[in-house]
Amino acid sequence: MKYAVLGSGAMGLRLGVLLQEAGFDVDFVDTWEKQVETIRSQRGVYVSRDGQHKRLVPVNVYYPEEYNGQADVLIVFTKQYMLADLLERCAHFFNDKQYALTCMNGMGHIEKLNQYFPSDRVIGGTAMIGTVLNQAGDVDFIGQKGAGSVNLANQTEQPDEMTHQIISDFKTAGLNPTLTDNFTGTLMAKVVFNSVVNTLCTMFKVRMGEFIQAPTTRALSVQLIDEAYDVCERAGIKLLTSRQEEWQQVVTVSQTGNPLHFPSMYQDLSNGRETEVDYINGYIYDLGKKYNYEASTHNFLRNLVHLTEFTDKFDVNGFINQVLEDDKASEQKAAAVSQ
Ligand SMILES: NC(=O)C1=CN([C@@H]2O[C@H](COP(=O)(O)OP(=O)(O)OC[C@H]3O[C@@H](n4cnc5c(N)ncnc54)[C@H](OP(=O)(O)O)[C@@H]3O)[C@@H](O)[C@H]2O)C=CC1
Ligand SMILES: CC(C)(CO)C(=O)C(=O)O
Repeated sequence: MKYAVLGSGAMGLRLGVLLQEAGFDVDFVDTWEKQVETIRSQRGVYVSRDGQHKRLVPVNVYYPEEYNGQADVLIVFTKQYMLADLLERCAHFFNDKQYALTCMNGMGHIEKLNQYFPSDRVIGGTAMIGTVLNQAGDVDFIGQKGAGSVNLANQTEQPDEMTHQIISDFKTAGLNPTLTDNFTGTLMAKVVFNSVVNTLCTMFKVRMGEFIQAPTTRALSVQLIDEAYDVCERAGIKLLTSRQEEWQQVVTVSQTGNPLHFPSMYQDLSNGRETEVDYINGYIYDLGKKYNYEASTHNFLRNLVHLTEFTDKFDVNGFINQVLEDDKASEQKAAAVSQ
């Protein structure tokens, strides 16, 4: 089976390199010029594990416009707000046999994929795998070899032969896949997880292992999980686990799965990029509104993250200088009037 990764950032490289090293044919496509040029000039991507044992892995990387490989499966991994542009630039090599598989965080991506791929060729899922792009061409796989897992579900909820082949390939690559027959519940379970872990770790700039140790983490998490579950119940979405199990997953994944990981939302913030909070906490809030339910904690958190996006970029010195200049101008004006 031939794979092409569309969006060869942190997670695209993680899945793609693991598949390639398991013997599968993988191409990488990306729109980020610095990434493509760096990988080409250094003849591969630098891969480390938990910051150790850095090695160069040769990969084939292309801009969308120059790619024409006819992959059987397209693995789509980009930020939610970058997806529409990426798909538009790749559309010329889509064919009517290809499957699109994605484990992106948040919600909103499936509708965009459906503009190019019918539901019987869309496999959605989630990845409990932490990965950090240190810089262009340099990726850090968080966790030991074999760490992490993915949940996959067909949009039709009816697995076919191709799906079983993909699951088998993912097993060979050590991605620990589980196939479910609950599409929306699978995706939303991760949205709930990220609405707690990504958002709170990002706000307070901590790693998952630090976050889970705080005495107040349980109370904060349970409140968010409860609100999200209230929304899903009203929307008729059956989640994969109970509320209690979801909290347990927050504990296990933070404590033992990815203690050293700064969630991807934090990585966005620290690189001065927009976060995906509108597709995570914002999605939960907006879905609740459709059923006359106010998930107000999620909305509050969404707005706090936007405030952090703003303040992190804020030019404090420029602001102080402007205030001082304004004060001086008013004093001069007042002095002129009184003369
Ligand atoms: N990382 C993780 O651990 C996980 C991520 N996910 C999800 O997977 C999807 C893809 O995320 P992910 O792989 O993390 O994102 P990427 O690493 O692909 O980052 C997305 C884009 O951000 C820009 N960028 C990335 N790193 C830098 C940098 N160091 N400096 C400047 N620009 C940079 C690039 O585009 P440009 O320059 O055009 O802005 C890049 O294409 C998301 O939905 C995410 O939530 C899911 C599970 C885990
Ligand atoms: C690795 C994990 C699961 C942490 O929440 C994630 O989804 C992310 O970093 O975005």
